[in-house]
Amino acid sequence: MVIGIPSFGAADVLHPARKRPAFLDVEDLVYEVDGNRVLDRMNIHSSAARIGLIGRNGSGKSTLARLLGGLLEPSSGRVTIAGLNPWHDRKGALATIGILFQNPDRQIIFPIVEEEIAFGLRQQGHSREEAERRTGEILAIFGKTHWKDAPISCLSQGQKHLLCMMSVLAMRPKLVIADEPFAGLDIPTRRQIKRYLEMSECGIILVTHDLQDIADYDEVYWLDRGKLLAQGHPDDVLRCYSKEMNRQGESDDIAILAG
Ligand SMILES: Nc1ncnc2c1ncn2[C@@H]1O[C@H](COP(=O)(O)OP(=O)(O)OP(=O)(O)O)[C@@H](O)[C@H]1O
Repeated sequence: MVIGIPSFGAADVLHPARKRPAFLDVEDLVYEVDGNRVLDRMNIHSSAARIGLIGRNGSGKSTLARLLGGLLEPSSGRVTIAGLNPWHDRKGALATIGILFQNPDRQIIFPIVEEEIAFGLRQQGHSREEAERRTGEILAIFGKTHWKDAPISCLSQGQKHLLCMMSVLAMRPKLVIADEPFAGLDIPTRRQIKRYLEMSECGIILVTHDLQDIADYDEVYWLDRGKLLAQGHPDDVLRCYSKEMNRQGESDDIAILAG
């Protein structure tokens, strides 16, 4: 196992347009389940707009994503996003952070497209009329006005992914946390949905196993067994990661997968 890969100083190579004040602040973050430490004293301070999270199965990516989204309470330590604590300030988190999961069926609650998109907006406190207006607006932006009254059960998996993304973007988040949102999609669909997501002005934290997805991101964080192993510019981190994953792939040890 590679230990102690250095930080690659991404702050120096960030595209100027993507620089902004410190946005993501994670301090000594620990998450434990039944006495097992899933995340171990993680520290992240970043102003990057596009961040990739990589690591082997079970390394803690989804757990970190859920902690950042305020869906889990840290065992200890602190998460601050755009100045707010997403676990304690649920209203602020709802206004600031959008979350996309791997499986749209876990995200979708309502049977009809319009209801599904309007739900998040109503949760944010918008009036019924404003929710309707914004729902129409986001459908128009994505050229899907004809989906308004469509039963969601008639949408394909890729179309459901798009619906989830529209629902999240309609809420105008400052940050979207996406946990493998393109898994299982064919190549053109995943490219289109990724492009749509990146067209928005918001920051993105993307958990992925596909390194191409984040090759042009500002920063990449590599998690290994609940710890941050490396961070920096994708060119550097992804090169080291690929090399190490290929090396580990040569071995027959599936101990990590076995948990
Ligand atoms: N609620 C829980 N109860 C028990 N163990 C958990 C729980 N949540 C996470 N874990 C454990 O924490 C570790 C990290 O899980 P996590 O889902 O964050 O990994 P991951 O990097 O997202 O994996 P993958 O790439 O396979 O999705 C795993 O060993 C998992 O079994």
